[in-house]
Amino acid sequence: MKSIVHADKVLQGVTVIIEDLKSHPKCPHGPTLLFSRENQRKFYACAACRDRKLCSFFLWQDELNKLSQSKLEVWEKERKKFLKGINHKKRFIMLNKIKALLPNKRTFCQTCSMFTLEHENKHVEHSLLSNITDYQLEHPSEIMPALENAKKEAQYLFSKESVQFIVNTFLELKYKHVICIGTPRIHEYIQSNVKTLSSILLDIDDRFHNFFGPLDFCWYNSFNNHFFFEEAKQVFEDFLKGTNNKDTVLITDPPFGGRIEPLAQTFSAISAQYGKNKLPMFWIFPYFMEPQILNSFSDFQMLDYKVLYDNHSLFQNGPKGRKQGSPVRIFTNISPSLIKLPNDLYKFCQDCNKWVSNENKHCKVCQDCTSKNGQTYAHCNKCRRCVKPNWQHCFKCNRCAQQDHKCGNILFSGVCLNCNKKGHKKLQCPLLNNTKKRKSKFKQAANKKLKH
Ligand SMILES: C[S@@+](CC[C@H](N)C(=O)[O-])C[C@H]1O[C@@H](n2cnc3c(N)ncnc32)[C@H](O)[C@@H]1O
Ligand SMILES: [Zn+2]
Ligand SMILES: [Zn+2]
Ligand SMILES: [Zn+2]
Ligand SMILES: [Zn+2]
Ligand SMILES: [Zn+2]
Ligand SMILES: [Zn+2]
Repeated sequence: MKSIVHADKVLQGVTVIIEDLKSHPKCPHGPTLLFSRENQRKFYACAACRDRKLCSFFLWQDELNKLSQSKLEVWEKERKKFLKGINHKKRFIMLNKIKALLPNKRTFCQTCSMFTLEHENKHVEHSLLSNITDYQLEHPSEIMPALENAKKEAQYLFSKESVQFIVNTFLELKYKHVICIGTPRIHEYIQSNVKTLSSILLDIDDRFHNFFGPLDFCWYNSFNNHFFFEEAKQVFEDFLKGTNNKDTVLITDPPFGGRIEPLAQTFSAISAQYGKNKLPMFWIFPYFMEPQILNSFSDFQMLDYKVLYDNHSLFQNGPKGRKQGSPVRIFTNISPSLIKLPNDLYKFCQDCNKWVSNENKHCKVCQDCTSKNGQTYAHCNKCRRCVKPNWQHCFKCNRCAQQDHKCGNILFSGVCLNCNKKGHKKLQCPLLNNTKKRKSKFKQAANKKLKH
């Protein structure tokens, strides 16, 4: 069984510094990100690959100005090599040739990640996919093997049920344009089934060049808002212009091991590029990342809807998945009251004015449907909040905890959402001045008021 990567476990102690990336050196995946580890020199590393084996770029920040011309040239060559061999227009012409053939004459080489014509014999020893139906041509994510590397693409694909739920929600909300960032299944579904929606896919998986034309797919890195080709950048700009700053939604399902702050920087930049009107966003992520998401986007709220996947057993409901169902949720900046959830597994809570899971119980004290993880939480008067059902109040620790916990050992294990250091929460952060802390407390209170 695959494990769920808790991003803060992987990244503990390393902070990403959010700033303009223009001055940053570039690896083949675009501008690098600047990281700092406690008491150490800052360094630049790849924005897309969370493993040096996948992209070896590394540079101490204080060595940036000392770089030799030859080193710069080596990197430039690497970048060019990375883009070589991909010509989107040519791939599109090939796609159209393939479409014109009968399914039994269509072949896709998985080794080279491209379509082939019969007379090409350089692929004889390669892994070939043949007999490709029209449906499969329009749904490449169903025929290409998913790239499951948790340190890069982490390609986990929505179940049909979840795709339909999401797209139907967009239709009910009367959207007309959909920006799909790392959500190929949403894009495929819209392109082949929903004539009233236009969509564009931005994804780092270059295999999509074979299946979508230059106006429908941009090869893209969401962690640094980088378009691998200038033409694609222009295509996206035109797509945004074409929306007239109206009726558009952004949907993204980034790798769960990735950093939230640079993604948030990217989505804010796209939102600003979109125009004055707010850009509705749907960000798919596990429920336990809620604090981190809210730290970047304080106006986001988490929906109870459990997002289901085809190729991840933990992200499924029913016998194969966890008892509480998938831990993956939708975070959005539009009001949850507008989003109706399927009434077999969800119900409407009058007090909260939103749809919640059947097992979620409204707590009169907290004035909220308090479950996060899909279990029914119980209120603890001493902690003054609802807690997981299997927790008990421990008088030694002065808080609720699992029955078998070691007293005194339940330190706050996460990182501060302000400075990213371990051992304290944002509200206790020594780097946050008091006005800010007060403001953030005020915001929490205001948010609570707004909800009821
Ligand atoms: C968790 S999967 C989401 C797929 C989605 N559930 C679907 O079914 O459409 C992550 C997606 O983001 C893409 N991706 C991964 N890293 C990316 C990056 N740095 N920039 C843009 N896309 C990325 C992957 O190729 C993959 O399509
Ligand atoms: Zn890289
Ligand atoms: Zn081949
Ligand atoms: Zn409620
Ligand atoms: Zn409660
Ligand atoms: Zn308690
Ligand atoms: Zn205890």
